[in-house]
Amino acid sequence: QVWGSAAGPNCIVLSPLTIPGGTRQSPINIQWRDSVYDPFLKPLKISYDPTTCLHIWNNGYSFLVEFDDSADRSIIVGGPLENQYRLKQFHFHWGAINEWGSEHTVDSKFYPAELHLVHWNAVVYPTFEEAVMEGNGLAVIGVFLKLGAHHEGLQTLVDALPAVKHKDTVIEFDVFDPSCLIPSCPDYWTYAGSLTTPPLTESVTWIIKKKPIEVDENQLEAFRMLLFTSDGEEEKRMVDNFRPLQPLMNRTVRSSFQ
Ligand SMILES: NS(=O)(=O)c1ccc(-n2ccn(-c3ccc(F)cc3F)c2=O)cc1
Ligand SMILES: [Zn+2]
Repeated sequence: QVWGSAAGPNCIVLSPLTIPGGTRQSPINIQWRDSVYDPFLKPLKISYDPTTCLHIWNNGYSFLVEFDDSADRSIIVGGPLENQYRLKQFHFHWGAINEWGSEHTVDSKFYPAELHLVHWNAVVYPTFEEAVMEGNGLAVIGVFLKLGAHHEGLQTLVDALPAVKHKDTVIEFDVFDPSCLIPSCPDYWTYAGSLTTPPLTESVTWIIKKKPIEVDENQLEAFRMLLFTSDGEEEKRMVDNFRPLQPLMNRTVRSSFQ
């Protein structure tokens, strides 16, 4: 466990990394029957420019695919959002085995991995750094990964992973359209939450897609070959990089579907 105490599939512990006084921490369990359909939720509109892709970076927690966010070229708008948000990076969380790995759960079920596409409110805030500190600063799309068919779009990313095996390695990755990783089904849940790693700031509007994408075993294994450690250090496989579930407290999860 990178953040907080280890949480296997059957024990839900409150991570000591819940920030003191935190009232909207992430991740959470999404209890399907407790989510409330909101007919005023709009469809989420996603328009990414594949040439804004910059590089892949192993930051010692996950591997990040980072984007040029100096203009409104890769953006999302609609859904629960009042402004449009710019794509900054996407990354994944996964387990050592297929029984767990996602950060959010649905009816207490873990998926083997979860994709996060991180966007920031460049309409209201001048920089990402400032948006990270504000309640409406960030919007993260969560997509569950389930074991199944080979995912063609993901494979281009998987093929590049050996080059970022060690912490603090970066490689150029200059054309990639992350919308190929987002299910076409428009259904999502949304709730007010936080970053799931430090600084854990309560600045995220979460948009969790109901439908998972399918990836095959080799693709999940490729994630598990990455290392938390730098070249020359004793090797520690990058697995179980998900935060334990956090209390829902006084929050409602809304659904865009009935
Ligand atoms: N897993 S997640 O909730 O999607 C998530 C968790 C943590 C982060 N994160 C951690 C540090 N930063 C960060 C990076 C650059 C910066 F200028 C300020 C930051 F907070 C960040 O965006 C970003 C996303
Ligand atoms: Zn994440």
